[in-house]
Amino acid sequence: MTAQLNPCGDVAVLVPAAGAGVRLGAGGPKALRQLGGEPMLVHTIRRVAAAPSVRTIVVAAPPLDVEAVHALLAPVAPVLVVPGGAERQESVAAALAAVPVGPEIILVHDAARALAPPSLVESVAAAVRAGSDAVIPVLPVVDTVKEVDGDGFVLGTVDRATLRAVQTPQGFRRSVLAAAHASAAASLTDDAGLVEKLGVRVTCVPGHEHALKITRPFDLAIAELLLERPA
Ligand SMILES: Nc1ccn([C@@H]2O[C@H](COP(=O)(O)OP(=O)(O)OP(=O)(O)O)[C@@H](O)[C@H]2O)c(=O)n1
Ligand SMILES: C[C@](O)(CO)[C@H](O)COP(=O)(O)O
Repeated sequence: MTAQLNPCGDVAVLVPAAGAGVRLGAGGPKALRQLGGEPMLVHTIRRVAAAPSVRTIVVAAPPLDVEAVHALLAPVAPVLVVPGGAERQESVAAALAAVPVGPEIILVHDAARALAPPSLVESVAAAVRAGSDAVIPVLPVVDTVKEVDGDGFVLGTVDRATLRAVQTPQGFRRSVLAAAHASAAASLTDDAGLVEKLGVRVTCVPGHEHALKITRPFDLAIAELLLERPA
């Protein structure tokens, strides 16, 4: 069965959503936790599906919740749902394996970045379409950053001018992401890291403050406030 949005779209979006949400505290898998009266994943998929370039969405769900996630998202958008793995990287690999023939641009987008706007999906996809093999949205680091030792003593001050905080969606030419996952040795925290290991150049585009990752209770509180603000 196909699960297509825009049949003219050239983008598939993989949504790893199988994380436990340990840092958010007790309450079940993070992607299914409530945000503004709806599960976080509903907000994520609604925004991804509103991006005109998106043809296919594949969600990697907590293995025990695959059927429930499919039922939850059916009224939101046509999606494929696969069981995720024990690590984020395994979840992305499982979703990648389920992408049908067609889309040549693949984005990977955390369910936990539930308020990333459709315009960010489009800008990352556009940069891949324009010729980049790999694209990440980034924000400048606004705090002074120190390197410290294991005892909590400062070793030095890092030059933050060359540092960036990395968000999702991250975008890739399909063959590049497939090669990166096929040759992945260790588990990394993002897909661009796997691509870097292949020696592929990764392009940065401006990120968006609403694409914050909901990791701790404070992040969830910020996201609730953002939802209450008029567009
Ligand atoms: N085995 C895993 C682990 C994480 N993720 C997903 O990867 C994204 C980024 O992960 P993070 O925010 O760190 O989520 P958790 O792993 O759930 O967080 P924690 O480490 O606090 O448990 C999330 O959308 C999460 O659902 C996943 O699909 N499969
Ligand atoms: C992919 C990611 O969102 C980029 O910032 C992040 O690396 C994944 O989250 P984690 O909490 O570092 O596992």
